[in-house]
Amino acid sequence: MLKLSNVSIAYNDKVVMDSLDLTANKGEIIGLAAPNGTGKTTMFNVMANFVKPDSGHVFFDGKYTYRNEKEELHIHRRLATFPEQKDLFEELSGVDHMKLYANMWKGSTKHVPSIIERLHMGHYVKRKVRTYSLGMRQRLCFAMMMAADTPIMLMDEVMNGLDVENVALISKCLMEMKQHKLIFVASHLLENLDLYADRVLFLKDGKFVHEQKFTGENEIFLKLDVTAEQFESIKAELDLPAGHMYIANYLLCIPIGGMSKSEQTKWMSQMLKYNKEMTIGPLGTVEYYEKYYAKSV
Ligand SMILES: Nc1ncnc2c1ncn2[C@@H]1O[C@H](COP(=O)(O)OP(=O)(O)OP(=O)(O)O)[C@@H](O)[C@H]1O
Repeated sequence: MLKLSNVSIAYNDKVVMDSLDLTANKGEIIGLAAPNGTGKTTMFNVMANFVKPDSGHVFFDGKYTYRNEKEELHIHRRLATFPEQKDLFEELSGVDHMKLYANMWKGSTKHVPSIIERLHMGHYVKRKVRTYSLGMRQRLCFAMMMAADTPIMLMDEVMNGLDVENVALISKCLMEMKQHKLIFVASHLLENLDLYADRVLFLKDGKFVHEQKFTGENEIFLKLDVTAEQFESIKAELDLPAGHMYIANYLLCIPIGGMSKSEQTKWMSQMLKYNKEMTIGPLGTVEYYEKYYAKSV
């Protein structure tokens, strides 16, 4: 449905996308995780042709790219980007905004009332935007995307400024919507990404340094907190298995998925003297994030 092929872009000497390839399909929510200033917005801007890459192409449905105005129009009929709060019209109401997006992409506003109900916006949506709080504005931005109802959605900072209840509501809506769509979500709410994303891409120095899938095929680790000194003595004392990690100067992860039960038990009992609280499971988005970015924090 969407393909990045060898896409590169740099600003001065800062490489933001470095020969990136990616294939993304209908029915997927793809999370994008990276610290501020890494290139998430730039990647969306390239996908939407708001910014031209230095090299490479973005393909849609295997054939369309941004070769001319006709192709751009064709793609933009199927792709919407998350509006920024600063682009809302203060003197228009929430419904006006939703109708604008509905008309622009879907050619009908019939579905708008059901979105207002789904997002619990009935009590404010007819008021002018200038009277809205930050969270109300953000929910409106999401409602506009639902009104556009495009097959491809690029959602930058979708959860910004939302309280816990609204983060849960929008997460649920994303899961309900994804069946016939391809949705990209750039977010700093990492645990929240685990909830609804089918995979999370970690962008660093212009490359995807890791792709985390939530399909149950992930490596299983024995995980425990140890200090740097403890880690040094563990390394000196034991032959840690290949693929072990020491993340962000606190978390030791020992891959135990391929081991026999007795070997697993051996590692657990050996670790007991360092920390009795250990967990077994795959690494979550937060842990991978710390693995790749902890040093730059
Ligand atoms: N038009 C531009 N001119 C020069 N540099 C730019 C331009 N746009 C982006 N950059 C630089 O490219 C890098 C990536 O920026 P981008 O906004 O894509 O990051 P981001 O991951 O979306 O960050 P955030 O989480 O803060 O939104 C930054 O170093 C930024 O300063």
